[in-house]
Amino acid sequence: MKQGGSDAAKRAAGEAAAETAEDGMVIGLGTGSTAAHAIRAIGRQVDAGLDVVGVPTSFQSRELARTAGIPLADLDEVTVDLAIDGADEVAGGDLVKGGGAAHAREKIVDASADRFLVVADPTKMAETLSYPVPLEVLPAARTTVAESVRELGGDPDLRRAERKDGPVVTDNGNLVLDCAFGEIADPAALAADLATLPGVVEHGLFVDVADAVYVGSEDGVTVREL
Ligand SMILES: O=C(CO)[C@H](O)[C@H](O)COP(=O)(O)O
Repeated sequence: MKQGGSDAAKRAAGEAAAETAEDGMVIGLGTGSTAAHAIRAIGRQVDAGLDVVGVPTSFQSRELARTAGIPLADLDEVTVDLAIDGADEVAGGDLVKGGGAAHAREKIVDASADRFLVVADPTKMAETLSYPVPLEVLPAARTTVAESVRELGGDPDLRRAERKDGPVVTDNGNLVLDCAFGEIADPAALAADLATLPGVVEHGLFVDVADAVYVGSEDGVTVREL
């Protein structure tokens, strides 16, 4: 995983994106260490009187948002004005997400938002996507999907849990195959192929979904509008 970015860089990106929150907004709350900085910053703004509702993208972001004091809603109750979420790799307007195995819910929330801000540190930025693409798969489809991924030229690897024997199980009760494809010359074409595989709940390619990328560093934040 590309987790080499400094916490200061992640914080700078997350906090700058959080500053775009406005009264009355419904805000999609991403998953991961960079999005967590945005959630904490929004929590501080809520403490100071900001009137927003958050839509979490994972168990983890729900817990953090609760602790931060952000009022919450489910996606089926609201429409999202602004989403702030991290990424494992960013190339142009395309992303690989799912390092936290939350990409299925993240994609629903991020894609539905009027404005989706990606928050990242410089280690996430690339010319061409090459980060292994996570596929959330129904447990019964693990082998058939892995076979299809090999036919597409990928190398699937069942994600294992670090502090438990056995695989990672997503918030939706599914498994994750991390699929290395080398350099992804045409993310839209690969995304279309992966979306057709029976048993794939969601893949981690986010093609042309983001509206801006906030890249933090120790010296500040660069905002790239897409
Ligand atoms: O997609 C994600 C979770 O599913 C995360 O946003 C992604 O893994 C980046 O995480 P971090 O900000 O901790 O580097």
